[in-house]
Order: sequence, then structure tokens, then C-alpha cells
Amino acid sequence: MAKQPIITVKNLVKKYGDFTAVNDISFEVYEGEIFGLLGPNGAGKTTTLEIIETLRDKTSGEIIVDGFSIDKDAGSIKKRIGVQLQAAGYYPNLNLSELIDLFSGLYGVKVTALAMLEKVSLTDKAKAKYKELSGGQKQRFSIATTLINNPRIVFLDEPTTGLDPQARRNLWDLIREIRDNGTTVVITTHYMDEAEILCDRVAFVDGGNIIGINTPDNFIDELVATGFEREKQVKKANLEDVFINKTGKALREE
Ligand SMILES: Nc1ncnc2c1ncn2[C@@H]1O[C@H](COP(=O)(O)OP(=O)(O)OP(=O)(O)O)[C@@H](O)[C@H]1O
Repeated sequence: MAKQPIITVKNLVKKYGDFTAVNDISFEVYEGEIFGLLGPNGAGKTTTLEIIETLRDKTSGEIIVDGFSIDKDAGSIKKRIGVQLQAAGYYPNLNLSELIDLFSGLYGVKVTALAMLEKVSLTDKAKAKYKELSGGQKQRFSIATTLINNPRIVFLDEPTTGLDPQARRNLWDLIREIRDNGTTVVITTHYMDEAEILCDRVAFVDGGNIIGINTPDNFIDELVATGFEREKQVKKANLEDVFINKTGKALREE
């Protein structure tokens, strides 16, 4: 079946004064995939995401999200996407359940707070405040808030930064589940192991340019075909394998 683009970015440019942060990039995200934007600090990933999310103005270019043009119909795009809020948006006196109720009210949709928390395995924290959560729980809660309006696409900006190996794996499972339930996922990450395992396709961004888009497998095969060979790994496991082996796969956040 032909892949259907759900996001089309054409010749996107973003300048901050004289500085060009995004330099005429074009790419498509296909419906139902996990698409990764990878690149060093300052490459332009967050700027690109926030323009697609309608949170930042572009300098020029064209963006279509789920059939809607960002120039003509940003409101329809907002309704169809899920975006992680900055932690500052989580009113400190409300518990998780109350926060979900508040957000669903703002979106004008009816959801059951416990059902949303169930999706991210946080029902036992329904009465807890955001600040009382561990790093992994905070990320899971933040992902739950992106799902409230039953979006067609969710955007996750470095969702696993700072998490321990168990929480990271748990979040990968959650992100795959979101994709398998029919929601397209756009993610940024600095972890290449994560992108290789999780993303269906990735784009490398550097200095405001896209320097390649492909599946992780094809990228690796292309490099190997040039004669590249990684230094031989003499050991069959690494320290992370030891960590997981000794501490188990279960989440340690209670
Ligand atoms: N509001 C702004 N005003 C001026 N320059 C900005 C602004 N926002 C971002 N930039 C610059 O644009 C460039 C791209 O920033 P951006 O945050 O998009 O990078 P990034 O790829 O997401 O980086 P990171 O991996 O560090 O999050 C950087 O050089 C940054 O300093």
C-alpha cells in the first residue's frame, strides 16, 4: 500500500534576525509511522517541530498537516495534533486527575481522567501532584496529556532525556502502542540507539538542513556498503545489558 503523507513540509525557512535556523527544508511524514528528527544541539529540530505545531511563525515555506494548510487553517491543525506542554503549564495545586479534567475542558472534549491515566499506567497516581512524580512518570503523564483530544499526530520533543534504562524502555513501549493504535508519532531524540529501535524513518538535521531521510536499516546498510566497518566488538553485552540484567526490566518509580 502506498504511504500517505500526513505532514508535508515544503521549502521551510525560519530566520531569527540574520540567523537562518531552518534553511529551506522539505520532507514528508507518513501516516501511522514513528518519524524521528535527529541532529546535534541547535540543528533546528525544535524550531521545525514548533512551526508544524503552529506554535511558532515561519519565515517562508508551505506546511500541510492532515490536509490542512498552516497558513489558512491553523485552528483545524491544532485540533488534530497532540503537543507536550511545558511543565510550567501543570498547575501545582491540582492532582493528575484534576489536570486531565482541566485540559479536556480546554480542548472541549469529554474524557475520563482515569481512562487517560490508565493508558500511561498512572492510575495509582491519580491523586498525586505533578511535582511528586518521578522523571519517567512525569514523561508518561505529559504523553497522556497529548492524547486527550484523540489526535491524529503527536509530537514528542526528547521524551526520554534523563530517564533510567527501565523508564526509557517503558516509554518506547508506550510510544509504539500509540503508533499501533493509529496515531502518527513525530519525535526528536539525541539517542541513536533509541532512534534505531523505535523509529520507522528518521531525518538527520544539521545546521538547519536535512542531510538525509531513510529507515534506520537502510541508512546503516548504505554506510556498510561504502566499506565502513565498526571497530570489532569483542564483548557480546554492554554495561546497559548488565544494568538491565541485574536490576530487571520492571519500572522502579514507586
Ligand atoms: N527565539 C529564538 N531567537 C533566536 N535564535 C533562536 C531562537 N530559538 C532558537 N534559536 C536558534 O536557532 C537554532 C536552532 O534551535 P533549535 O532549538 O531549533 O535547535 P534544536 O535542534 O532543537 O537543538 P537541541 O537539540 O539543542 O534542542 C539554534 O542556533 C538556536 O540558538
